[in-house]
Amino acid sequence: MHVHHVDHPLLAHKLTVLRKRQTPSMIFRQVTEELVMLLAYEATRDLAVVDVDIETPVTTTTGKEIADPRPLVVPILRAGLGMLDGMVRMAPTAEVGFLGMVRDEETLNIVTYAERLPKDLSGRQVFLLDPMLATGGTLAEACRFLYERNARQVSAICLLAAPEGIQYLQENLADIDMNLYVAAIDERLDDNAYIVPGLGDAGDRLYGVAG
Ligand SMILES: O=P(O)(O)OC[C@H]1O[C@H](OP(=O)(O)OP(=O)(O)O)[C@H](O)[C@@H]1O
Ligand SMILES: O=c1cc[nH]c(=O)[nH]1
Ligand SMILES: [Mg+2]
Repeated sequence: MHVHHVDHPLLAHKLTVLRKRQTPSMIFRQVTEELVMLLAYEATRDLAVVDVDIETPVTTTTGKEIADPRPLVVPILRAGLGMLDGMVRMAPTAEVGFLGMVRDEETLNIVTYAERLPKDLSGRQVFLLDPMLATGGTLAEACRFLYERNARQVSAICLLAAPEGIQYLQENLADIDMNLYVAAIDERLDDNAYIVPGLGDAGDRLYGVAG
């Protein structure tokens, strides 16, 4: 797995807004979208494009368009949904699929409760969206799903990662071509597998559930 820690003052500033306990859901959602747009710029650097002949008001020229098969964007519900609008604003021709996954807070086992993806992902570049990479269990499960359907490449875009989760993915997804784009790598996980210092429960904060 290739880890891309995207270090940029705008990302750092916006992440600090998310980390603050008092940031309300409305601002949390807005800033999450902004962060995703900045991360998407990095994560799409090797997006496949093709030459296209076009007419400008002045002459004809050759431009670039996102190639077929179109990239697939997959938010992992619930928290990943907060990243979808920012991503599709940057990659408007992308197709969108969905995975619903929740980790059991007691056992940390991953439960997949929804799946709406194309059956065959041959040749597709897939962008997985999930703000939090904690133990890595959720992302590992999601990646396996995509590679079983022959995805060509998977790039996960996360806001925060714990070192334990990165190590888990490196050990458990060693056989697959995968990228991780992340705005910050935090210190550690706490006893409940929450990221420290982190930002709390991303899903609860996006959707106004009192913590
Ligand atoms: O790396 P892991 O230890 O697997 O934890 C990370 C997962 O936990 C959060 O989702 P959660 O299970 O809380 O579901 P939610 O999005 O519905 O809140 C988060 O959005 C990730 O999907
Ligand atoms: O810190 C964490 C860990 C998992 N899921 C979250 O939303 N936050
Ligand atoms: Mg949650």
